Amino acid sequence: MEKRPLVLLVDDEEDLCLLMQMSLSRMGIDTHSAHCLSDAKKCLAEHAYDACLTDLNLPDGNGLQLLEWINEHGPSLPVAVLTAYGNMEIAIAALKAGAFDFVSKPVNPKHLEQLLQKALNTPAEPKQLQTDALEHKMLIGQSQPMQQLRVTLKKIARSQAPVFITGESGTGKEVVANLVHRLSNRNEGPFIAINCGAIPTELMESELFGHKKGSFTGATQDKQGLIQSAHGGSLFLDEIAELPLSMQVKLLRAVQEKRIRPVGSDAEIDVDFRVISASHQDLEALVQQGKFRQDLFFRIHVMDLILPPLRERGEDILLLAQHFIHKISSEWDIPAKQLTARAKEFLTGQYYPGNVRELRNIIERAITLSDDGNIDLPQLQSAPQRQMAQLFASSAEPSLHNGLTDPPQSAKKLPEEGLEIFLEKIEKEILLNALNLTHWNRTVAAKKLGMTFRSLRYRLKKFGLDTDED
Ligand SMILES: Nc1ncnc2c1ncn2[C@@H]1O[C@H](COP(=O)(O)OP(=O)(O)OP(=O)(O)O)[C@@H](O)[C@H]1O
Repeated sequence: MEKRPLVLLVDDEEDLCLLMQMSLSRMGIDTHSAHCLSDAKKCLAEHAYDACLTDLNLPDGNGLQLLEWINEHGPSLPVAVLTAYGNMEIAIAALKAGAFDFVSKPVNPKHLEQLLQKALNTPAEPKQLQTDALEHKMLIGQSQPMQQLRVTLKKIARSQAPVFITGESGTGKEVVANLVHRLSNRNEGPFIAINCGAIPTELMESELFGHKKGSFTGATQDKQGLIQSAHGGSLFLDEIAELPLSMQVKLLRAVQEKRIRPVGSDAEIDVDFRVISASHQDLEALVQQGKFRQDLFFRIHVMDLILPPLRERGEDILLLAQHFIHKISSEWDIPAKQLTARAKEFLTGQYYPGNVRELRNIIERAITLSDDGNIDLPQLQSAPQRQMAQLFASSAEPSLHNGLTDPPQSAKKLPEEGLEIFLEKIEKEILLNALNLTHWNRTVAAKKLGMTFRSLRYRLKKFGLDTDED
């Protein structure tokens, strides 16, 4: 017969322990109860538990002290804390201190059951080889910041705490969010990724929360929202700063109560999901400016992951370039090409405002352009870069070569189309880069380019890139 799991319940309210004991027993879980901190430590020293559920207020201490003690003596034991209803601050402090999850009092038996199922599913030691293989396959990079990120990732993946990922566009926030999910005990559930900036405001509530048939014009049938689709898994809210304030209130409620109400419905639906969110914006600054709710910020910002820009992960550039060469070649079913020494030098010297995504695009274009087995400088440089290089070469000092002086570079190396057109081409490419990087958000693009919105719009009009009449 399979051994029943054993859970330690720590609460000074004996009746509550008894109640929880009864509902857990129905789930096939055995329990021991301790009513103070010292009894709890004694139990933990004498028995091997599969999980621990502790109240925060204990007669001789508190649940956070117990959590600290467990972190020192048996760090692999999942510990969940019981918190007074609505006391989010303390629940968040517990998650930050390493609690697996929390459950609000009065305890909802359904939540307790979901929480313990997750806790008991968490292997004491993650299957090292399996997780390492997954991580190395999905997340390329050996630089110091990436190694640090891997350590934090593993710790984070084992808890249920909300994770907030910051980093410039294209640094790999979605890759990391997906990895947090895949390494967690929710990995058999769905991973639902939503780009909050891409959903039109008027459709947002129905997209996130779902709707009932007939709740508005066009709602011809019931629709399940994206939050409900994440039930049992993880919900990735990319560009969360783009959520309008009205939606932030609704999201806060969903995250806090784990319940949603579809548009036009009277009934609420229980949803069990872990929130992973990301933004390239400074959310704290947005809170100061009143553009992002502080309570939601605290709720989603329990665990932090910071993705540095690619230019600060120097040694990863070539690793990533090789990774993309192999990946793309195998997708296109062609032999992998080699980077020449000049190509490697070029790649490591770039600034990469679009980070890993930009590097991938450069490699993809280079593979397309290369006619032989190599990738060299001409295939990596963009058209303006090539023209610029030619221009600089033409204005260089005559060099000594084999003891002879090279003939001076002639005017044919100057841009054939004339300086104005040449510079306009470069300007247009930079504007397009900035717009692509910011998903065509002209305000952000103007900021990135260090110019006013008005000046950007003027230039876009000049190149026929702006059809906006306002
Ligand atoms: N460390 C990495 N290893 C392998 N591929 C990566 C890595 N980082 C990013 N990528 C790849 O780079 C591209 C961009 O990554 P991703 O979409 O995760 O970035 P992001 O930070 O979420 O971007 P955005 O803010 O624009 O949504 C994807 O093709 C992704 O697979």
